Amino acid sequence: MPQNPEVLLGPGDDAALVRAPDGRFVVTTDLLLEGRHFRLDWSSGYDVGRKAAAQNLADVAAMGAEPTALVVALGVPAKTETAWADALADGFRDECAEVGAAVVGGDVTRSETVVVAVTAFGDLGGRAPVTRAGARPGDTVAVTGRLGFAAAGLALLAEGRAERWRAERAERAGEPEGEDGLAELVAAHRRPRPPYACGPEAARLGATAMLDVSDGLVQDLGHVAEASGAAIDLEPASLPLPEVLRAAGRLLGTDPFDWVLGGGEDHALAATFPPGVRLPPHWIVVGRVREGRGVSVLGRPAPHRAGWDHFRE
Ligand SMILES: Nc1ncnc2c1ncn2[C@@H]1O[C@H](COP(=O)(O)OP(=O)(O)O)[C@@H](O)[C@H]1O
Ligand SMILES: Cc1ncc(C[n+]2csc(CCOP(=O)(O)OP(=O)(O)O)c2C)c(N)n1
Ligand SMILES: [Mg+2]
Ligand SMILES: [Mg+2]
Ligand SMILES: [Mg+2]
Repeated sequence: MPQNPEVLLGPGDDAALVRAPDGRFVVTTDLLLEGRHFRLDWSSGYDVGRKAAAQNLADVAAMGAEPTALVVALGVPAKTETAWADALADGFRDECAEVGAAVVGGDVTRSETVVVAVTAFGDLGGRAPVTRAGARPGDTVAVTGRLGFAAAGLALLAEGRAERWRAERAERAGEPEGEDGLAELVAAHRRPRPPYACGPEAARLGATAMLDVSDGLVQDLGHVAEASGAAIDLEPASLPLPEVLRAAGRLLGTDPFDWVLGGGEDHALAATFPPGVRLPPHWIVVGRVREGRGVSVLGRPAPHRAGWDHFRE
């Protein structure tokens, strides 16, 4: 993939030069810490690179913008192998290639643990940004992308189940049905696959509000409700519950809807659209905006937790 045409210079000089075609640019930053966002025994350097890029690129897409460039600041312990850092850079490169963006600079320092700080830039192509504040009573709430996969994968890793399967599978000739599916959940934790193109698509369809689901659907829709001064009724029955999530739920004794409604890190996109907008089939209508405040989960109990809280867990 050739470098993004808006990158006029970089990396390699004191700073990069990135064009902002319409005179404005979108900018966002997210910090990822070893132990909090990833574990070195659960994710490779390549995985961490892909995840760190994805988390930031998804925020650009969630504004309705096309990502153009990233800068990456890295802290690593002295013992870190060069191969690990090279793999991290490869992960960044490959995730950026998904959207035609490029890493245009960064910084490296020694640190006690691995720290990855990313800043991403994007271009709205002349469109208005799709904020969290534009949802209006009567709007439709829709989501696209996976929900609950990364949270289920994390739960499998935390329970030590993923490791056990790998060992068991290595001992067996044939792979029992379903194991590959569960590996898909662990992969989802390691490498989220945000539906990047759906961000600008939603903007073109007239989305009134949008965000990426990083912390949990109920919690993140709560941000839309609050910013918009409206209430959201969520009807989870309309959400698909893939068999692989059911299987992981049975295995761990967890209600898989808890992952779908309260699990983050898949970076699905959730958006609101004016009534009457015809949505492509990959946008699943999951609720409606009404007057009031907060998010109500209709037809089933609210999830065990609405989303991730950095100061609680
Ligand atoms: N320390 C901070 N200083 C200034 N703004 C912040 C800080 N932390 C978060 N924000 C802003 O708050 C908003 C929500 O951030 P966050 O909850 O991290 O969501 P996300 O990264 O998924 O978009 C963003 O606009 C972000 O820039
Ligand atoms: C080792 C480990 N433990 C727990 C988690 C779960 N987790 C960590 S941060 C987070 C929420 C998303 O990260 P955040 O920094 O809040 O991103 P943002 O919302 O700013 O995009 C979740 C679900 C994880 N990814 N890895
Ligand atoms: Mg953030
Ligand atoms: Mg976000
Ligand atoms: Mg968060």
